[in-house]
Amino acid sequence: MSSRRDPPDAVSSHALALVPLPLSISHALHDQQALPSLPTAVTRLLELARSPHAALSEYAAIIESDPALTLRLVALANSAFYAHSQRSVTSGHDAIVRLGLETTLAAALSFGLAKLACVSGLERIWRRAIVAAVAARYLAERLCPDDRHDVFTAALLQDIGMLALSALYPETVDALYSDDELSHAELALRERALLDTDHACVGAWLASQWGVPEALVVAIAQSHFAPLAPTPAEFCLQLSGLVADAWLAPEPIRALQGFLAYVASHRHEELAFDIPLETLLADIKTRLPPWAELMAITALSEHDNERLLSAAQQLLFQQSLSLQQRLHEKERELEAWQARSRLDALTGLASRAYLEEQLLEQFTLSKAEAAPLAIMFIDIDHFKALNDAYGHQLGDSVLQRFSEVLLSVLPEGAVAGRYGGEEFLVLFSYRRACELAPIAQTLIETLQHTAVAQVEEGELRLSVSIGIACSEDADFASPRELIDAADQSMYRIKRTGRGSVALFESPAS
Ligand SMILES: Nc1nc2c(ncn2[C@@H]2O[C@H](COP(=O)(O)OP(=O)(O)OP(=O)(O)O)[C@@H](O)[C@H]2O)c(=O)[nH]1
Repeated sequence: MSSRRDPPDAVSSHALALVPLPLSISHALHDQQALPSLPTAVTRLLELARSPHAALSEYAAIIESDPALTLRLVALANSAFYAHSQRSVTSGHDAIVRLGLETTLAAALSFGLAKLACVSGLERIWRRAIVAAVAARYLAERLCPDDRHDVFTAALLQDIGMLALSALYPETVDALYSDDELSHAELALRERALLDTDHACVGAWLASQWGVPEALVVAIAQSHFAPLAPTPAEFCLQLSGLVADAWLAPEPIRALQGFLAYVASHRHEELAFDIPLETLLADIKTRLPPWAELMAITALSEHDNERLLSAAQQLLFQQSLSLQQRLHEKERELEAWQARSRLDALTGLASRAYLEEQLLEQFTLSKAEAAPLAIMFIDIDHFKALNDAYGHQLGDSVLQRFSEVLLSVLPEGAVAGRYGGEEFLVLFSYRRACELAPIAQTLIETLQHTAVAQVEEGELRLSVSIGIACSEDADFASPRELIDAADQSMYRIKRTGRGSVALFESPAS
């Protein structure tokens, strides 16, 4: 949004091109004498604002020509929010100096519109506009400080179309407008169904007739669509509407959920928003009274504020509970998944992935501590033949039985796992190859005496070929090289008849 100001004709034509209204409605708007019109002083201020060289004294003169407006602006300038314990101001001129020109204009415009809303019996619309404007400015101060005045005014004006539609079609829209349950997005949808346009488009039309700057006309037109990639100013405007919906709804939770969902769905750098909801609502609450007073609307009661804050607390509590619950579920899922992925599904030994992870850890440790790390590579002999003769299912149960036997002969601390189909790997930290040889021998002998399955021909026994390698055997650069060394030793046994053990022999030795 920019504060660029075009001459009135250009404003109307450009803005209206953006906001096509059904012909019947634009004719009615043109013809209708009873349409809302601004107090003279406010119209003159808007005209003056389009002149680049207007002096402060000219603004002051217009404001002071309207005693009610002067009183309101002086009251706003002396309110706790703007006074900051400075001396009281007593004139329209001093009020402009303290409030700044943009705020003065926004306040004057709001005041004019507030009078219109009260006359047409739509005070509720106006209360929403005030909350939205204060919220929009609060958000813009944090996300796009340069746009804060325009965002404030756009939020304030976003619902002026409701005044016009209510003047034109009271039977059609007044029932809608008094429905506290409807959010403004829902309201805009209902209006579209009934009138083929919505109050945002009509509001933009009206604003352009009043000579409101073009950027604001466009912002009003877009105030109830949620652009896919909003600018920070559009983002603030959208959020301000949701805050206002929450403030006025009998059940604020739904609107607050909408607010949080909108924030979450636009969480990226430019729109990074880390003000806790409770803080935001409490801050907005302290800013509201001077504006409510300026607009001469019934102050938003303590009761409303309390209800809103307690809804926010309840919502955040529910959210953090369900978040925690989801986190716990995820943690449990993760733990279960990790446990599953560490185990080989068939044998219950370590999986290959876990073996590799452990080997890397132990290999690194053995290097750091210059301590030995020995591994044993075991391959069941003629397993293909066993599968072919007795079937895969029996092969599976043999692998399970073999794993039990393997575990029964291993010392404590050894990590045993299935490396591939009928290949197994065992890791022994702080042990040398010579210490593993007797363990391997025990395994071979135990298998010679253990039936791993019962088949037609009698008991089935297994023979295995085992290769052993130790980190001290050579200057192994990686765990992979250590495994290859053990694998090579095992293959020496395969080539020379199977059913035995071989220690790695370094080519250098
Ligand atoms: N039942 C079963 N068989 C498997 C599994 N994984 C791999 N195999 C089989 O194991 C066999 C391995 O065969 P080879 O690599 O030729 O080895 P081998 O028959 O033991 O011969 P050598 O190693 O030379 O003694 C193949 O037939 C694979 O299908 C498994 O999980 N279950």
